[in-house]
Amino acid sequence: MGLLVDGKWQDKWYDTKSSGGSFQRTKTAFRRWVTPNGEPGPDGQDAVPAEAGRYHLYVSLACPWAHRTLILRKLKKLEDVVSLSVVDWFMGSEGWTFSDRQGCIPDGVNGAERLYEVYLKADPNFTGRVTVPVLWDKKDGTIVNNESAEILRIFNSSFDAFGDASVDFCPADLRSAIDATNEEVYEAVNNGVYKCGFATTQEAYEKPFHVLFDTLDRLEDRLSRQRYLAGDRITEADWRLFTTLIRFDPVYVGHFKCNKRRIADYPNLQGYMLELYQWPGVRETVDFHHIKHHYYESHDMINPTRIVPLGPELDLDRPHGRERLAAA
Ligand SMILES: N[C@@H](CCC(=O)N[C@@H](CS)C(=O)NCC(=O)O)C(=O)O
Repeated sequence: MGLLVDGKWQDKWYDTKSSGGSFQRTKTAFRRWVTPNGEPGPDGQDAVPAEAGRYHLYVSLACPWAHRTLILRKLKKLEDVVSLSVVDWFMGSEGWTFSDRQGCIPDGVNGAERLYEVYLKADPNFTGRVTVPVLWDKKDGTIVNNESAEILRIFNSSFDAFGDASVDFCPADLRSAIDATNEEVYEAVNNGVYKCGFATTQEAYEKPFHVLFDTLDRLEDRLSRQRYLAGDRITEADWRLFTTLIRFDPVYVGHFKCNKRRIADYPNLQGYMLELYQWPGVRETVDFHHIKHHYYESHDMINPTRIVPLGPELDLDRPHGRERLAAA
């Protein structure tokens, strides 16, 4: 675990001293866009054109942020359009590295052994954390974007000439509902579990813990009345919540001390998570070996023995029962 400072790798854990024990996520550095013809992005961002074979996605199967992009790549049928590397699940003193262990795909584009080498190719003086996901441009030899929320939007709408244009996870009429849900879920849930887990004072742990479970309680209520977060259609907001829910009982309950309730204790969140897991193509993107081993073995300040718990038993293929709520 470390970061680059002026292009030099430093093996350092997150600094929580300067923030009273709280984990603060750093801002993402590469924010270019991909658009169908290279016209500027939705907020006027500098953009490059969509092309088959031009872009490469670096992910970790353990990481919930990277996982969302992998799901969109799969569901938008972009597997032959955007190539893929999967880092090793262990994140140690050199950060993310490549290997040929089960489920990993080495870097066939830049031939890197460590992910930070890819960041240095994009910017030899880079300062910041070396995170997944990364969308790489083979033609310009640089990183286009390393913000999962933006990569999702890019995959959803920019490659329709090559992928499946018939599915849209961010339709215009639901856009404001999706954005509002994302905002609530991001801070309280997606990032909330990390704020609990990486806190280094009791107070810094307790605050996000309460926000997390209050939000899950509200989402449980919403999902008792509607099939998906934005109504009767599945959207990007659902995939963004899913990658946290699927890690919750096996990892966040124990490792990050998010243990007021399990997802298994919420009937609607549980059924909803099962439906999403069983969605065609999705279970293939879920790798519990990478997920459990990454967290329990990489964060040795939280789990110094690196023992990986064997449970819980998960039966993710049982009927989800969500048909009782209407779907469009
Ligand atoms: N804002 C980024 C965050 C991604 C992120 O934090 N990824 C984690 C893995 S779960 C990572 O690579 N961490 C390495 C580090 O912080 O050094 C996104 O959503 O794309």
